[in-house]
This record gives sequence, C-alpha cells and structure tokens, in this order.
Amino acid sequence: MNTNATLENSPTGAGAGGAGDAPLVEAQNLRVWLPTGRRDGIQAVRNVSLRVAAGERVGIVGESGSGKSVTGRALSGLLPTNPRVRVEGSIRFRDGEEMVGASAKDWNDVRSRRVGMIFQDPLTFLNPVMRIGRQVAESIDPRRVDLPVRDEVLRVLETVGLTDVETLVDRYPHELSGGMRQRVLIAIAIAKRPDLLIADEPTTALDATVQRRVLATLDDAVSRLGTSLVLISHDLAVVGSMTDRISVMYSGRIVESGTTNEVLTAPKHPYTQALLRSVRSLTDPDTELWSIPPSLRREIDEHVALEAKEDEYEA
Ligand SMILES: Nc1ncnc2c1ncn2[C@@H]1O[C@H](COP(=O)(O)OP(=O)(O)OP(=O)(O)O)[C@@H](O)[C@H]1O
Repeated sequence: MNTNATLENSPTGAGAGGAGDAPLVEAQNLRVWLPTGRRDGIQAVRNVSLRVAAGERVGIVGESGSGKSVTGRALSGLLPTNPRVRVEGSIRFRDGEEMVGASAKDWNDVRSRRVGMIFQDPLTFLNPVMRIGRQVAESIDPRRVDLPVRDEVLRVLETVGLTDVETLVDRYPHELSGGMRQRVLIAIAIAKRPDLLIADEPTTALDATVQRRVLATLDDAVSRLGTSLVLISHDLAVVGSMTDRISVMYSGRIVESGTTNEVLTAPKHPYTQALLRSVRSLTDPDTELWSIPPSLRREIDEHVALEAKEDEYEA
C-alpha cells in the first residue's frame, strides 16, 4: 500500500490541528495534465492527497520535475491558463466550495483572502513598473492603495527585516538586491494575513548567507501570524528545519508522508532513503541532480510502478 494513504497530523507540530480538526486545505486524488508536444500532454501530478491543518507546516520535497511546483500551483489556482491543462480530483479549503473546476474569479477570491504565495523568482512576480509601496498596498487592500494604508505598508516591510522603508516604498523592483526582492515578496504574501502560505523554492536563487536570513524571516513571519505553510523545496535540510510534516514526491506521486522527524530519521520508502543518502553525496550543488546510482534508480522505479498498480487496483 502506498504510504500516502493516511496523512496524519504531527502530534508535536507547532499549531498542528488535532485529529478531529477539519483541515485548512485538503487535496484528494489530485491529478494534473499539462500540454506538451505529445498529443495527451504529460501527467505531472498523479493522485496526490495532502492535508494541511490550521497553523501546520508541511514540506514537499523531491527532485526537479517530480511535480512539486505543479502541485503548489494547483493548490493556489495558478496553473497555466490553457484549455489543454486538465485538473481532476478535489481541492477544498475549510468552509469552502470545491475548487477543482472553479472559475478564475473564485480562485481570485480565495487567493485574495486566504492564500499567499512566494515563488523562487521575484522578478517574474513583482510588477517591474510599479513602486514597491504600491505593490504591498495592493496586497493589503486592492481597493485602497493610497495614503491610508501607507503606515501599514511601512510596518509590513519592517516586519520582513527591511530597513529604510520610507525610501524603499518609492523604489522599483530592479533597484533592489535579490534578497530584498525576496523579502518584499514575503511582505506581499503576508500583508493580507492569509490562512495559508505556499512558498515554492523561496530562497533557491539566493546565496547561502542571504538564503539563511530570508528563511529565518519567513519562519518568523509564519510563527507570528500562525499561518499554515506549504514549503516546496528540493533542499531537505531547509524543509527539515522548518516543517512539522513532509511529503516526498517522485514522478508526480507522493511516495511517503510523515512527521518531519519520522521521514528524516526513519524513512520507509526506498526513494526517500536514497534521497537522504544522496543529500550527503551531492556532487554539484548548482544543479538539482541527485546522485542516485542507476541500478538503485531502476529499483525505485519498479517499486513506485508497483505501488501505482496497487493504488489503481484499490481505487
Ligand atoms: N507549464 C508547463 N507546461 C508543460 N509541462 C510543464 C509545465 N510546468 C511543469 N511541467 C512539467 O511537469 C512536470 C513536473 O514539473 P514541476 O515543475 O512540478 O517539478 P518540480 O518538482 O517542481 O521541479 P523543479 O524543482 O525543477 O521546479 C515536469 O515534467 C515538467 O517538465
């Protein structure tokens, strides 16, 4: 049986909900197909089930191309707008409607009230021709972007460790360093006090020292707001230090889920075991290639194919 069948809440995780709590967000049997040159496109996400309790922090780890980002984008309704993108299964926020198949307007509503996003490359997310202050203000309240929210904008920017904020609000994204831009992105994401933050490789593009500081800022902001966090990263050390639970993805599937401690200290799935070993033997830190030997990779592929068959049979 696939280990993602039951995804228990961390009994020790900070703020994790109890067993009877309705999750803040729950994806069930999520399946996503994306268009490619091939006629049917590719299935990037295969039967992913994931639940995040209020205040809980869940990490999604796996190699490049395993489906982490597509899962994160599906959870935030930000998959490419292309009629050939197909999503099946279920995504529900607490007290909300089914979001698979929901309109762009419904997703906008959910994002503006409940979900903040932080992506790897702030320049693609920030508006290059809009001053920083206005971009943060729009996140606080898209209808009130003038003076009344200025104090709040300054406060949010200070919250994420930025200084000289009176000057900063009048600057444009290209005038800031990478670390500053990433902090602005965190500010924009937390300004509306979302229930859930989805951070997809939030610091990968930064150098190691800046990365640590920005992660500490994110950690601090999430703790203070009591926000739930989905942290997507190929970096097990980062995810291990910031989450209550971890789901490991391989070939579009969640192959193992458990408390962070369980997954890191007693991994059950051969892929997680290989992943943990390969972290220590990564040869080129600039790529996301994991040094899993081909014979072991074949074994893992066979194991995962067998699990997929079992899941299909059970369904
Ligand atoms: N816009 C897109 N159009 C077509 N295929 C896509 C698109 N985005 C992702 N894919 C494909 O979907 C699969 C999953 O990609 P995804 O980006 O979710 O992986 P990932 O685990 O997040 O990897 P990375 O860490 O490199 O971002 C990959 O095969 C990828 O090539």
